[in-house]
Amino acid sequence: MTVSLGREQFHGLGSMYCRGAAAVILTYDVNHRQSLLELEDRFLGLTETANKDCLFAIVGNKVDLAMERAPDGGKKEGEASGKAGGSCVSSRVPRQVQPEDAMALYKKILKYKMLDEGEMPAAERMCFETSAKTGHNVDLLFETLFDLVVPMIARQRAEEPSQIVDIASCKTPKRTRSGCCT
Ligand SMILES: Nc1nc2c(ncn2[C@@H]2O[C@H](COP(=O)(O)OP(=O)(O)OP(=O)(O)O)[C@@H](O)[C@H]2O)c(=O)[nH]1
Repeated sequence: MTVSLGREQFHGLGSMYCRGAAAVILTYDVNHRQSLLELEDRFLGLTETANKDCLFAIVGNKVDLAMERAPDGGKKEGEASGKAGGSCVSSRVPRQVQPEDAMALYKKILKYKMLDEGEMPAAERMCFETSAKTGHNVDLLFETLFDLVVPMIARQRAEEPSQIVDIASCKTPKRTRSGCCT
């Protein structure tokens, strides 16, 4: 199961939804620094019930609204981060979260979860910038997660003791002489 944590009114349900999750998508808004901080402060604790080797994807959404800062400190008007779609010219705001901030949080999460960084996918692979509005990187996000999660689940199933009972191999218990019908 893959879980995405979002709005405040669903906080109470978060840990329930995370139970047994193979992957958790933590989503913030690239234009609101506070939304990234909240992932750590408020949402991370809800993932306690996820699988112990659960994957984490950090997703910065609303990249279509982000206005990049030019190297001289000025603003590059009309240029969305991550090439989020040239036709989208809605009013842009200076982005407040950089990809490096998300990658730092990813590494922090691995530490917090006591997961071995060497055994988990790299931060560069698990941090995305998306636009739900233009669809930018949305397919990439889910395809990446499926590519990682499906073999993981298959491996876990193969390692688990089989839940199937072979009825044919079950022997009928011998009747004893002490039985009343013998
Ligand atoms: N421009 C833009 N708007 C978006 C994007 N994703 C969601 N929105 C808009 O943001 C608003 C909130 O979206 P929701 O889907 O309710 O998401 P949420 O997790 O509750 O997000 P917030 O209320 O923004 O914290 C809606 O008006 C959406 O249309 C995006 O990628 N780009």
